[in-house]
Amino acid sequence: MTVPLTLLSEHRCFGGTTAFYKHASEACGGEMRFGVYVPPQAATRKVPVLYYLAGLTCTEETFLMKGGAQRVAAELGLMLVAPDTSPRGAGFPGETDSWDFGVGAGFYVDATQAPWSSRYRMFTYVTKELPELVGAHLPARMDREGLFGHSMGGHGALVCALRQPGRYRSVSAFAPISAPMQSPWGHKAFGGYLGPDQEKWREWDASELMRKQRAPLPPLLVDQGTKDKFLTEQLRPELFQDACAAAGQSLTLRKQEGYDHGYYFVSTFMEDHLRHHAATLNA
Ligand SMILES: N[C@@H](CCC(=O)N[C@@H](CSC=O)C(=O)NCC(=O)O)C(=O)O
Repeated sequence: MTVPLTLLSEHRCFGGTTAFYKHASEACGGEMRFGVYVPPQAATRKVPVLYYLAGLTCTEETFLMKGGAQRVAAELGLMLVAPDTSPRGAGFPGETDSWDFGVGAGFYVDATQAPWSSRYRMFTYVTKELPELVGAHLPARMDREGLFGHSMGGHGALVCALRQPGRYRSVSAFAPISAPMQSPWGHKAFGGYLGPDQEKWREWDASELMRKQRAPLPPLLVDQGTKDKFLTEQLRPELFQDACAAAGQSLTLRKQEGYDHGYYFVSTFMEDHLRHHAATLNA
């Protein structure tokens, strides 16, 4: 049975529509929300779909309000799908105590530790349940999926692609957390969601997965600001760059001089990323 979507708001935008929906989620055991941009081309044909995974503290609205993506997505005929960053309202102890764990910080993993394992299953949500809903309700070409994201979501995009070789035709990231096993954010999230056994963490760490990958991903584009306050302690792109070199993975890592971590940086390079995705999604 197809799960119904409830339309929360709808806005005309660059000849297409930006809209927000909520729905019952089996993966996350409650209500989830997502945003979508449907470009004008979708009035007459199905269009490729590009998922964007946002970072810590973000919601389904952040990217569509601050990313500056819709004008170019309208030109390129790309549907943009932006899920929320975690379940909300589960009521677990500590769920809202900090901004880098729990609500707004699902890390796109399937938690294995109680109580998180009953609701915090963001990997299954963004790779299975949400695409099924998109395919059922929206004019999306489900044989042409791309994936990108920012920070926690940049890492989520890399991990989702690495865990499903061949699934996504295009992948990119803005300032991703590149090796969470080597970062305080990663230790906090993985310890809480996956438990103390660090061997289990390797299955959710982009640099660890890259070192073990058997089939290359599509050429990767990563942008990183040089004035990003999280760069040296949390993001560590050089570790992912080393892993790509060891695996023979094509990676374009661009150091953007003077840019910080926020959406002024993300929106500046959004057009480059959309064109990177369109080159394969529209081929
Ligand atoms: N509250 C924090 C800052 C949180 C933050 O910078 N979040 C980033 C993602 S960080 C990694 O995933 C973000 O995208 N924020 C949304 C925005 O609109 O900028 C602090 O106090 O430092």
